[in-house]
Amino acid sequence: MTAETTAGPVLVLLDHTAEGVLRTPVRELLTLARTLAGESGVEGAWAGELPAAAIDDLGRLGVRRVHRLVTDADPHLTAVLAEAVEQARSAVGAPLVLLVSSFENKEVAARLAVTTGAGVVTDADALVVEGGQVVAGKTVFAGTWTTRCAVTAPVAVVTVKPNTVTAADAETASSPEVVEHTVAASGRARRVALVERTERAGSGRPDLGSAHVVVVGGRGTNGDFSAVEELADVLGGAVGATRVATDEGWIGHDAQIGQTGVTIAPRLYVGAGVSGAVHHRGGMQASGTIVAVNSDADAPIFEIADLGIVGDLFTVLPQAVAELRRLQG
Ligand SMILES: Cc1cc2nc3c(=O)[nH]c(=O)nc-3n(C[C@H](O)[C@H](O)[C@H](O)COP(=O)(O)OP(=O)(O)OC[C@H]3O[C@@H](n4cnc5c(N)ncnc54)[C@H](O)[C@@H]3O)c2cc1C
Repeated sequence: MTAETTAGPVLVLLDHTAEGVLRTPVRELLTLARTLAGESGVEGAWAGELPAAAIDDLGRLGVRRVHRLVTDADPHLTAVLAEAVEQARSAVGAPLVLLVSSFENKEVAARLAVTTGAGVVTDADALVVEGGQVVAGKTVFAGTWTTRCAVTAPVAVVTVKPNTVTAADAETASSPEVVEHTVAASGRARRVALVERTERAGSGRPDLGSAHVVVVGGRGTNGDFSAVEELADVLGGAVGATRVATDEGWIGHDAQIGQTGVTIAPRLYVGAGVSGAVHHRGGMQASGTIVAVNSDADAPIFEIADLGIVGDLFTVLPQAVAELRRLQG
């Protein structure tokens, strides 16, 4: 049986780096969008300069048309971006807009929904079309419940968590048409002006929210994150932390995972010296495979771990690193 598809094209907000390289979670989103749109096709909304290499890339991912948003105010401001995306959406009559779940995009989604009367679902981890409605799966209450939300409005705006699907190129590549939209930001969108923007020096590691592998250090590290970082690097993963570790100042607050931090759903989560408190679990319980290293055999994290290792992290992690390096040759 073929899956039901949307009644019109699916519009995807194309997050990209300052250099114009498509971000990995958007590749996943475009893969998902293809299955939802079917013959109606996938269209993309791109703010800023659009390099030729990006158009080729979008063609491989099956995008039919790219809407380049040229705004007279900074599109890094969510109010400005929301107005620009709506201009592209109404031009193609897309009944579904997809965005990667990030703080900024959730704000864009909310603004879009308010101005257009669309139904909005944030942090979806599954998405289908059923009986003509967009139905999103969503994990709630600190990962203890899974819910399904049907959008009953004619237009749906959904932010999808990274790692929901595996990115894949389209069976047949397309040659995307590029359509330019000149967008004049409203007075309301201009109430905030961006006065300065400084890019933080990157760690060289993947982004925590979208990484396939995350290695997390807790109080058990006692402030020494070297073993955690080494394992993350050998696995090509990101480094995360519990609130205890960030409150202690051992690592920045942006690394905090949990109810009051970042929510992650990597394919592999490794927790080292992490007890597995409920506030932490709320941000990582949806991970694919959970590995825990803890010296206390009764630590609560072992209740949700797929693989639990009772031991000192400063012994176990270097052993894992040595073995992985041996296997990697
Ligand atoms: C409103 C509220 C919101 C919160 N939000 C968050 C949040 O977003 N994220 C979050 O993480 N926390 C949050 N917390 C805090 C949370 O409740 C826990 O206190 C915290 O997650 C515990 O962090 P931990 O596991 O690093 O420390 P602990 O609970 O102290 O656990 C440390 C673990 O390390 C083990 N250990 C010690 N030494 C070693 C070693 N050498 N090798 C291996 N294991 C070792 C111990 O056996 C222990 O299990 C919140 C709390 C509140 C009240």
